[in-house]
Amino acid sequence: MSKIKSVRTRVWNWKGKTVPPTGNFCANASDALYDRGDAMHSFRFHQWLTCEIETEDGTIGIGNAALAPNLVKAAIDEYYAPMVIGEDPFDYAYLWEKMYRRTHAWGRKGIGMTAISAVDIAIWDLMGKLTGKPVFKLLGGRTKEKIPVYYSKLYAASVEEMQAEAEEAMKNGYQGYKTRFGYGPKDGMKGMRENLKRVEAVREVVGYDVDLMLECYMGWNLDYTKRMLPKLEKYEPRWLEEPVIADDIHGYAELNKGPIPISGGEHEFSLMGFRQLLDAKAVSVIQYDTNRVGGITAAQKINALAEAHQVPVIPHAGQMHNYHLTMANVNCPISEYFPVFDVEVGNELFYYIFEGDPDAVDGFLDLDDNKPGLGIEISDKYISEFEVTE
Ligand SMILES: O=C(O)C(=O)C[C@@H](O)CO
Ligand SMILES: [Mg+2]
Repeated sequence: MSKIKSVRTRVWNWKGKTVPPTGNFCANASDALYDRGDAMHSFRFHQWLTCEIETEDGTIGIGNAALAPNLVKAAIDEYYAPMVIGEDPFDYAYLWEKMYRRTHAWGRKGIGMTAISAVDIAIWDLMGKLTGKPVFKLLGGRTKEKIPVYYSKLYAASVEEMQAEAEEAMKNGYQGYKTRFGYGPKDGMKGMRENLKRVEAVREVVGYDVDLMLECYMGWNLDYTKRMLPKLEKYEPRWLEEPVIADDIHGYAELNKGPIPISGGEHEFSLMGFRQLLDAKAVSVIQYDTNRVGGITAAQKINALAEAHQVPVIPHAGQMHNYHLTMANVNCPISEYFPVFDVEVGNELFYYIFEGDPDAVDGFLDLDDNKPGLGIEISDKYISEFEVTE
């Protein structure tokens, strides 16, 4: 048995070229403020955290997180790393509880849980590498020949630009497409028309034989969403995502009574958080992100809970930790997929840090049965474009 010897955290600050922000690009929670300022601010991720955990035999497991990387790094360095050093990585459930319970006063949501997630993901990668098996084989194995994926971009732009992007994406035959609303409550009736025009325009291109997902990124409120839902029905959305802020569970529950499924959970943390969402029937689709929710250990428990409630789990973000869980769980029907692009909001930044992420081909992706662990390594291909803090 090889014990954990060290934990190395690095923050990757992207210094390379970025796509400049545009107005009304994507609604978000800050839209409720009188000073709109930089509309992209609250969902721009131009930094990433990597967490490498090494065992005595020199094997290295890799975890990562995207939320507030400098703070998450400090939390791991100061609190969580000492809790796992000297331990057996195969005691992962004990290690998870140790991290969760010893920091419970401040760590159970947000920065703390994101840090636990990065450590836990690294431990699972390590367990895969130590056993010579891909992580999905440790989680239950292959439940699908391949993973169907939906194209996730289509930020609000001119109708012509959005239709051109959808047409281009269609060439890869995705199983669904997610678009973002650019307008919200403070844009009034005119903004509603602009929103509806774009949904209609995207449907015009992708047709009605594939799923269309609609993302609000918490930029609406209850009243506005109640007015929008009947107007959206004719476009047959697969779901309406995060219409209101993550804490408004009652709002989600009220909206989720209607014919359009409401999705959420991208900003929820831990098994208990998801129990609350499920008890309240607040969401029809669960979208945890493994690198926020408590890692693979927590995600597997949420998967079981969601399955018992017959609520599908479709994790936020197309990253390996999410793909492995999706492959191993029958209640995870499809994955989100971020197309490879120049760095924009930052969703695509992980492509510049890691190598090994699978490409979507004809609307599906696959995981390699013979690649141990998560199947990604840290790459130095773009290292000159980053300032890395250690
Ligand atoms: O992909 C999502 O679901 C997100 O919420 C990502 C974020 O960039 C907003 O589009
Ligand atoms: Mg989302």
